[in-house]
Amino acid sequence: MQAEAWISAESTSARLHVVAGVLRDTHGRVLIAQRPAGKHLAGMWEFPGGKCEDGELPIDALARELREELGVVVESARPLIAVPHDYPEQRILLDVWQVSAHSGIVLARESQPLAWAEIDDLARLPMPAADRPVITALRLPDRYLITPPLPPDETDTVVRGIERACRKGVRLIQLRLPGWPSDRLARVARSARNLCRDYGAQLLLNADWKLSAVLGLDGVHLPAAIAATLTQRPLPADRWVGVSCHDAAELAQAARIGADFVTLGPVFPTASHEGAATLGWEGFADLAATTALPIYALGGMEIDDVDAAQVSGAQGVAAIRALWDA
Ligand SMILES: Nc1nc2c([nH]c(=O)n2[C@H]2C[C@H](O)[C@@H](COP(=O)(O)OP(=O)(O)OP(=O)(O)O)O2)c(=O)[nH]1
Ligand SMILES: [Mg+2]
Repeated sequence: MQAEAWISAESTSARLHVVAGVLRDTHGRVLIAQRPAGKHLAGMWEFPGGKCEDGELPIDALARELREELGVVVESARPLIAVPHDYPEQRILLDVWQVSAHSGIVLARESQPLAWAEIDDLARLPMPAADRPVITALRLPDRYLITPPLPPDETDTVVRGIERACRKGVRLIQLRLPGWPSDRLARVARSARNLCRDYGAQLLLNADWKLSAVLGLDGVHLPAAIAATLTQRPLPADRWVGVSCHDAAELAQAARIGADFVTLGPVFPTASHEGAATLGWEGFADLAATTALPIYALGGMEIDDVDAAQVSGAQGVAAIRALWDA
C-alpha cells in the first residue's frame, strides 16, 4: 500500500518536458503546425516541437524535433517562456524557445499542415491552453518602464520622460504617480496616452482600472494588495492586466484572477524599497518556475540585465531609474 501511494505521488508530480520553437519569417510572422488526428489535442495549432527524451538537454531536444518535423537546423535559440500546465490527461512543462537563426528550408516532414501567422492573430486560433501565456510572451516587449514617483506639479517632466523612453524604443509603460489628485492624474494620463499611441507603445495605469478604462488606456497594473481582493481580472481580454508579485502566493493569486503578466522582485536592492529582502537571480528563477505567466524581473535592474533575466525565466526587466534616465 505504502509503495503504491508513493508511486502515485511520484507519477502525479512528474511533468512531461516538451520543447517547442518559435521560427519567424522575414515579415515577423511565426510558424505554426496543426496537430494530427488521433493525437493529444488533435487539430489544434502548435509551435513545432515535442517531448524531451530522458537525459537530453532541452536545446538538443529542440534541435532534434525541428530537424525531424521541419528539416531545419537550429543555429541559435534562446528561452522565451516555460509554462507548467496541467491537462486532465497529462501534466506538461511547455518550454518554448525563440529560434533566432536556422538553416535549411522549412518542410512539413510529417505531412502536418503548416502556416505562418501574425502574432496578433494567434489568440484567435485554436491553440492548446498551455500556449496562452506563450502568445502573451510573444506580444510583450523585454523592457517595462515604471514612471518615477514625481510630485503632482511635474506634469511636463512626466510627459517628457515618457517621450524620451518611447524614443529609446520602450513599448510598455506603467504610469504610477502615487498621491496625484485624480484630475491631474487624468490630465497627464491623456497626454501620455496620445504620445504612446504615436509610438505604438502600450500605457498601463497603476491600480485604478476604472480610470484606465474611462481614459481608454491599454490596461492596468495592480499592486499585490489590490490583486488579493479580486476574484477575476478587472478589465476585458483586449486590455493588459499586470500584477506586482513578491512571493509564490502572490504569483498564484495573479494567475487565479487571470492576469496577463507579473513583475517579480525585488531581485536586487533598490532605492525605492530600501531594506526589503531580495531574491537574487537564484531566488527569482525558483519562483519564476512556479508560474505560467510572463514575468518581468524588478528591483535594481539595469538594461544590461535583460539577458540574465531571460536566462532566469523572465520575459525581461522592469525598471524605474534604468529606463527613465537618459
Ligand atoms: N509541440 C508542441 N506541443 C504542445 C504545444 N502546446 C501544448 O500543449 N503541447 C502539448 C501537446 C502534447 O501533449 C505535448 C507534445 O507532445 P507530442 O506527443 O506532440 O510530442 P512529439 O512531437 O514528441 O510527438 P511523438 O513523436 O511522441 O508523436 O505537448 C505546442 O505549442 N507545441
Ligand atoms: Mg511534435
